Amino acid sequence: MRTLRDIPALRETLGDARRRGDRVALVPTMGNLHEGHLALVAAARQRAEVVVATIFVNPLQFGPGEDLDAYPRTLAEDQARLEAAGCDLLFTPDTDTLYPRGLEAQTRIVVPEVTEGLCGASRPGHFDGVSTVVGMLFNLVQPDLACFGEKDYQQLAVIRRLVADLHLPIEILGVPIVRAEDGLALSSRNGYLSAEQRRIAPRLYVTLCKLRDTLESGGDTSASLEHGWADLKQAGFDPDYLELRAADLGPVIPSTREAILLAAARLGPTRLIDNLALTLPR
Ligand SMILES: Nc1ncnc2c1ncn2[C@@H]1O[C@H](COP(=O)(O)OP(=O)(O)OP(=O)(O)O)[C@@H](O)[C@H]1O
Ligand SMILES: CC(C)(CO)[C@@H](O)C(=O)[O-]
Ligand code: BAL
Repeated sequence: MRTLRDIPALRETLGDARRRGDRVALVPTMGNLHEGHLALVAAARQRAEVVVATIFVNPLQFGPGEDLDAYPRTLAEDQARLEAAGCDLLFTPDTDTLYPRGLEAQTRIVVPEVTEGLCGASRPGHFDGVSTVVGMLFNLVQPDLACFGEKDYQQLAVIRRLVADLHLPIEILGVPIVRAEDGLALSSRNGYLSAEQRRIAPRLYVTLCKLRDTLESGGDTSASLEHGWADLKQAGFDPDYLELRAADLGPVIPSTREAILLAAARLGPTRLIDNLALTLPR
């Protein structure tokens, strides 16, 4: 696996692949890689001749007071994991390489509607930062396929919308959530949890599973969500949101069958997110 830090080298290397007619898959990450990220690489590996991963802790998507400085940076371990997973190319640029004029002067991509509510409400500007950097990576790599995790469900919806609205010829593949044995969705931020918080953390998934079972058997939505909220509080979480939406993140209407439960909750300073699909009864 080659590691590249600058844009001309990336363009030159990918130019060779494209001239060979190779299919190129992109896996964008912020590093500190775990089995969730490696599932994205495996999905890419199965579908393309050239797999490009990126590691970039994107300052444009962090709000004031968020964990930009604390975010774990583990490049040597990440390189070894990517290599073992069959990744061909790692692009890991500096901030100045992607944003040479600084963050304030950066042209941005703003995706409407699907960014409203959920994480878009609790992290203002976050999805503008995500869409801008992902749009930039799409332009630099020009992949045929890009893989994103369903753990960041709203992010995946935002990327699908961006690709549709800008008519980008890129297939977006959503990869199912990889969980620890106790159900906790793998996340780099799990590393912030104390031993006691790590013991509590799987209760987020347990709450979602309980809610799914209740709603699939016809339970009242608002009463069930209230119970779920209380369960999270009782477990020691500070819930941010707990919502039922249609699978496309639109509102649930009487004809909605395929739906999604989405939650974000803090355990101490750590913000965890999770989601679970369900089918509503007729
Ligand atoms: N448990 C998981 N299962 C599947 N995909 C995942 C999982 N965790 C992260 N991903 C996906 O990996 C990609 C890169 O995510 P990122 O580097 O932010 O990792 P993360 O573990 O989600 O970190 P964070 O704690 O910052 O949310 C995203 O598409 C994300 O949805
Ligand atoms: C897609 C992404 C790499 C953009 O910085 C990030 O939001 C992430 O890791 O999910
Ligand atoms: N995993 C999405 C990136 C973020 O939380 O900033």
